[in-house]
Amino acid sequence: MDSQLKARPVSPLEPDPMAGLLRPYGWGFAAVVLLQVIGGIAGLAPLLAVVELGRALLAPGPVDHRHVWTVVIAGAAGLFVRLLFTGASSGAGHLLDGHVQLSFRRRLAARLGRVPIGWLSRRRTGELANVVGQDVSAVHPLIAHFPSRLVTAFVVPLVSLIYLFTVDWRLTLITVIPVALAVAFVPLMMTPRRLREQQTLDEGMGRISSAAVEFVQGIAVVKAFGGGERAHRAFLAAADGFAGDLARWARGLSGTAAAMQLALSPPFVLLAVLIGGALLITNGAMAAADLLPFLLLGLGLTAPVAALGHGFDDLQAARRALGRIRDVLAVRPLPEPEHPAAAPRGHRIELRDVRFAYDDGPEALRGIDLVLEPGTVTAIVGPSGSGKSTLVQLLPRFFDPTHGSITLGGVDLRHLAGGQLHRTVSFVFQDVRLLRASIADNLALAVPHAGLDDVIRVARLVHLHDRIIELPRGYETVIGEEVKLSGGEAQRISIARALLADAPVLVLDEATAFADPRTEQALRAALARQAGDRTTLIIAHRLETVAGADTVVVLENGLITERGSPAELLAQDGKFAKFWHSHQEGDQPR
Ligand SMILES: Nc1ncnc2c1ncn2[C@@H]1O[C@H](COP(=O)(O)OP(=O)(O)OP(=O)(O)O)[C@@H](O)[C@H]1O
Repeated sequence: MDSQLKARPVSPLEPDPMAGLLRPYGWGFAAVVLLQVIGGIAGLAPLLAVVELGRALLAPGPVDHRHVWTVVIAGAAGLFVRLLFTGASSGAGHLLDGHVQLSFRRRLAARLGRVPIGWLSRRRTGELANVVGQDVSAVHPLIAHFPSRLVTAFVVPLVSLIYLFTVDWRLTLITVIPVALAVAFVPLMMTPRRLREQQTLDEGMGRISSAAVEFVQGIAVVKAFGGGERAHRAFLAAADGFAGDLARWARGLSGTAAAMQLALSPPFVLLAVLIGGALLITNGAMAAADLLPFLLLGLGLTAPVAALGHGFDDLQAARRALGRIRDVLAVRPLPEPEHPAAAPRGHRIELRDVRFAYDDGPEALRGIDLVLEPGTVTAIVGPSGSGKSTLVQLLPRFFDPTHGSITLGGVDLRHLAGGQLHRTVSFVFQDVRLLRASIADNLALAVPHAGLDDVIRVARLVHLHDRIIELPRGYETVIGEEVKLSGGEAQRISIARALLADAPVLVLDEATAFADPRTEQALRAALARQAGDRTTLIIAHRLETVAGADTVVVLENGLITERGSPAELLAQDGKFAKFWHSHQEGDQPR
């Protein structure tokens, strides 16, 4: 299983996926932050009003009523502005969030619609569903809540600090001592060693998830073969490893974290303010009433450092999610021709020096030259891993060759419009996917306008008609909801689908298609019907199929080592002859 989409920590050294993906929404985000900043600063007005009231009322001499009321009204107005702007910011943030999520999902859907089918079929459905669902949702805290956190954490303390400076710069310096202490601890939490521990922890969590998924997925097999303990082992090892990593991480951080918490705690801040204030007041360097703003606003100054911790988790989660979204968006789509070539002339297929490698792996096909003539059946035989499935999957363009070309009726597959290719090539491969739709719709997937007569005709060919009409809603029965089909039945549906498509090129894997005798019978009947003009490529596992083929190709280690009619190859007494004799002795398919 490809691990590209597995949960993986975003290394601090990687380019930040957040910047790239969110750049187009920068202005919107800036507007949300600006509204929040105005609201946050206005929100200080009530506090400052209380301070000002305290000073006005405590000052010696008569109370200036006008001044007092002005202060009260200013405080109330500030509160109103704060409500208005933070409300607007929150509303705009949520709108922007909805817009970003919708656009991410649209981009993902568009990209998933264009990635190679082979890339999709190698992935668990859940894996991609998580990217489109949960990972996109993970931007919500970032867009909808981060601005308010940012303002509470940085803008409000900054404005408070400026105000306090105007009141008494000496006590201001004393008030920021706890914050300075806490900030001094931050680098200790971000040393390369701590970051490595954090990364190990993330990786450990990834290992636990994978081990748990593997364990749950394989549970039936494990139970049947009594290997429960062995299967647990990977999960237990991952969990034990994680517990060790967690302890190391916690040990490394606990001292610093505790010291930081102490420095930021309200009693410590108040203590600093009170000691500093008492010294200044008793020395006659500051009026007693001036202590009030420090007591009220001083506690808020610690918010930025505390917020560093709080917002960090959400931020990290969003970064990881955006990293996975970026990975999907970065999958190279199969190029669609801008100006599709003219329709192919006939359906002769020609492979010229075709090479193919999965990702960065070794070449699975190492130079295949092969011509498939219309009206002929070509059978591929070869040991496991020789590249048979890879070869046949190139015809419906699950992937493009990494080198060389495949032409259909003289036109390179890459120059054909997708629809044209799929009308021409139909296939029956291992991974039978049925839709949660009616049986008729499933059968007519490639030919949506097919009449019921045609649907019934192919269902009869694969011996499914009787089974279908026994169902309460017959051909309208929804697969997966009203009826659960057996594996063999599902395969017969996929064969019937290919038959109904009646494409001039048929590519199939016999091992899968012949899962049960009825399916085998159905397929043989179908193959027999193709005596006409159809081009057929089949991964053959049975002597009967091989004997009936016009051409047999022996594939070994990504290369064609023998080719010819069955009789010619038998006469050569090479690999094919060995395959033939071993099957004759066993008389059983693999
Ligand atoms: N999705 C994949 N990702 C990476 N490598 C792959 C993938 N599928 C196949 N391979 C590799 O490509 C080579 C050819 O595999 P392929 O499945 O085409 O052989 P095969 O002849 O069809 O085997 P079998 O008869 O067992 O199905 C093998 O080395 C295999 O490990």
